[in-house]
Amino acid sequence: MSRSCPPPPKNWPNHVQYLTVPRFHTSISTNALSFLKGSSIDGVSLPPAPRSLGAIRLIIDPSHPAHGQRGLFAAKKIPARTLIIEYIGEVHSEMRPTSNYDISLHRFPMKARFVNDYRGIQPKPNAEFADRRTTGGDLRMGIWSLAEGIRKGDEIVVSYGKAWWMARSLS
Ligand SMILES: C[S@@+](CC[C@H](N)C(=O)[O-])C[C@H]1O[C@@H](n2cnc3c(N)ncnc32)[C@H](O)[C@@H]1O
Repeated sequence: MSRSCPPPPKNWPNHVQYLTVPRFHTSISTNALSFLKGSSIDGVSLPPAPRSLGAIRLIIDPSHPAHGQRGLFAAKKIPARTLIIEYIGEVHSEMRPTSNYDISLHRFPMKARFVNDYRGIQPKPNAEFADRRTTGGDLRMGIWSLAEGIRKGDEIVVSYGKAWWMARSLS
């Protein structure tokens, strides 16, 4: 039986491949792969992220610092400490210093690709990156709401961290 891949969400850019499960690059060692993939015994019973909480929007407000790009917005009220979306992409362990989309998964350098940093947009972040093991045991990065939850229509913003911005201002 073949499982069909769901279509990309609205406003997904044509030039970016849409993945629903991580892809593992050849730079990942066998040890790292077995740690990342785990086993069903390691799994915790967390539900998968629903596709409906975040909506990708083109940012048309000229005063927004990421004007002309995309952002992720709350499609409905998001309760506190809720998994909003999984950061799915290519997991790799070689350096990719020019990528603006890499995050570190348990120190294995390695998407919710459209989540902007809060600076210049909101006074503080309303979401954060955090990893968890799925029921199948795989280690996955996700974006979770913080303690105050997120109102419908608000942009979902995290902190990339000072080091992320410093690295870019120096380059
Ligand atoms: C992970 S992407 C976020 C999604 C991006 N807006 C897009 O449409 O692909 C990171 C890039 O978004 C932009 N960005 C995110 N937060 C920003 C902010 N607070 N101020 C200015 N640009 C921001 C920067 O261009 C950064 O390199």
